[in-house]
Amino acid sequence: MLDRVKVSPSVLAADFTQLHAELDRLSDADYIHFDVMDGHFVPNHSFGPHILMAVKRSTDALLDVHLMVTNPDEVIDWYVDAGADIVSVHLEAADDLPAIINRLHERGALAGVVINPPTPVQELEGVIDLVDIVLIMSVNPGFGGQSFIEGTYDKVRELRRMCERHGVDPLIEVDGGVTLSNARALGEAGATVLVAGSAVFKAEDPSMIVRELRELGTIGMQAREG
Ligand SMILES: O=C(CO)[C@@H](O)[C@H](O)COP(=O)(O)O
Ligand SMILES: [Fe+2]
Repeated sequence: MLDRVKVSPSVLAADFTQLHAELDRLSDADYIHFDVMDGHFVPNHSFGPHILMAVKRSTDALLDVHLMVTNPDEVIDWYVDAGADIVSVHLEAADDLPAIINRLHERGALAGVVINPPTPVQELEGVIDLVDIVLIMSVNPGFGGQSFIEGTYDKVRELRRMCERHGVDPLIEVDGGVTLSNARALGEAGATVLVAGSAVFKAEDPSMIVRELRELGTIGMQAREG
């Protein structure tokens, strides 16, 4: 059981002309979220393992890699080699998710599964016992700065119930449109990791936003636990 919610700022929203300085301003982040987009699984490109290595040199936070690619089995090793601590792959993209999870565990990384907004939580039934983290997308993947989809709260609550039925307690991460206005409700629904790109990097004081997201999420988490 966690004593507080974790915050994972998405580096996609950072100013890449000063990546080191941007990450330096985030001394308080638990993880750094790294969005990999291949132009096939999502209609956008972002960055790959070389940039992840540069991020690793600029932070002590754990690296939380979100792979939005059609061929996760072929690329997971690149990201572990580059320093990923957590690698999450989309259920919609993986042909053999248990094999990918095994491979990540063999390599010493935490393994996550991601579902898009239209994908029902029930589709996680077959892998919920295997994963360390479940990431629920709260926007359609591919771009930062989108609005949060309200139906996410119900999906998080349903996922919590599934975890209870299975007697497992993976981290539950929510990604997309997360701000100070929904962090508490997400914690109360059962989220334990909040990804935030624009809300953190576009702020005057990113570290303060990280702390406030964590505090609000944790207040929600404590309310849920009673
Ligand atoms: O995976 C994605 C988008 O596909 C996210 O990680 C975004 O990068 C989050 O950015 P904001 O919605 O917080 O601006
Ligand atoms: Fe992401």
